[in-house]
Amino acid sequence: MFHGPAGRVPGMTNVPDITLNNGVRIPQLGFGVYQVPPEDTKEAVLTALEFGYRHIDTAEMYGNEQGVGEAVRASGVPREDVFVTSKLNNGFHAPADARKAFDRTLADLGMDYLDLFLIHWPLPKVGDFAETWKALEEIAATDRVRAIGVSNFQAHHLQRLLDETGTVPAVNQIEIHPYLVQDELRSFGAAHGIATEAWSPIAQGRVLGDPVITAIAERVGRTPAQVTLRWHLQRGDIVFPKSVTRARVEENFALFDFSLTQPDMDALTALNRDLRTGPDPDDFNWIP
Ligand SMILES: NC(=O)C1=CN([C@@H]2O[C@H](COP(=O)(O)OP(=O)(O)OC[C@H]3O[C@@H](n4cnc5c(N)ncnc54)[C@H](OP(=O)(O)O)[C@@H]3O)[C@@H](O)[C@H]2O)C=CC1
Ligand SMILES: O=C(O)C(=O)[C@@H](O)[C@H](O)C(=O)CO
Repeated sequence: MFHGPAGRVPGMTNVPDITLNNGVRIPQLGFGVYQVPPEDTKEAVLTALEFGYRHIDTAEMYGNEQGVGEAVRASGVPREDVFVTSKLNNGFHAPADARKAFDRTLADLGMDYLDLFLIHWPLPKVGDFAETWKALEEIAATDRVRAIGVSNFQAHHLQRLLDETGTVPAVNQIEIHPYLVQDELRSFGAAHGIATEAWSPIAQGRVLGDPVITAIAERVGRTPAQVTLRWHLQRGDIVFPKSVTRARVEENFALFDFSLTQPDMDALTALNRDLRTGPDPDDFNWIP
């Protein structure tokens, strides 16, 4: 049974929910596990659950779904209180493969349903992501997933799904941080009821030494990571910073007792330099 740190009541969090386009609610702040080694994942996710995170972002590609499932079970937090996202790996875009991959993800997590399942990358030169999406629509018609969405889709990829399929993705998970603010793609999503999730929200640490961010952090008495994560939240995006460092896991969750002024929000947004730290979705066709 899970015992939280002194003074913390397990299950009580102050994270707001975002309501997705099918009515499902997702905690706006979660915990990401990309690059968390499989053998460390149970411990990392247990730490996050202990501090109050109730949303975990994993993927078949990360090789650590098993550890996520083990942590949720060991935490004592009821399964229905944790929002779990996973993603279809790049080698399984053919519809029959996608259905099997989804079954494998549930088996590896040791769960009988997933909260959110995403196409991880559009892979424009591999198969046809609209056909893959139809396979996810079939899965969504069962009670084994609460919402489906996509990741790394550009507006023209989303437009194809809108034109050719019957389900509007609940989310689009894309790289966003102060050096890559993606306002056009975010607006496209908002106009069509697609919530935006921001991956690498602190650009894996690259933005934390920026003098604009450090100056604001110093003035408001917070860390650069907290200021950056707060910027995402005030923009309305969903975030899930990753850390295997206990103090940072706690720090990244302490975002709800301060706010940024509009000039500070604008100053972070003005740092945009359209800098991708990850692959360009239009050119990325990698199969692990
Ligand atoms: N859909 C997609 O294609 C992608 C999705 N993602 C998702 O987004 C999540 C977050 O993105 P990710 O790429 O992991 O990068 P993040 O922007 O969350 O940064 C993680 C890095 O920053 C460090 N860090 C975390 N918190 C702090 C802090 N408070 N102060 C200083 N350093 C800190 C971590 O170090 P340490 O762990 O050593 O503490 C780690 O090196 C992923 O885990 C994954 O779930 C990510 C990439 C692509
Ligand atoms: O972390 C993810 O979710 C990713 O998709 C990335 O790792 C991406 O595939 C990549 O950076 C590969 O080099």
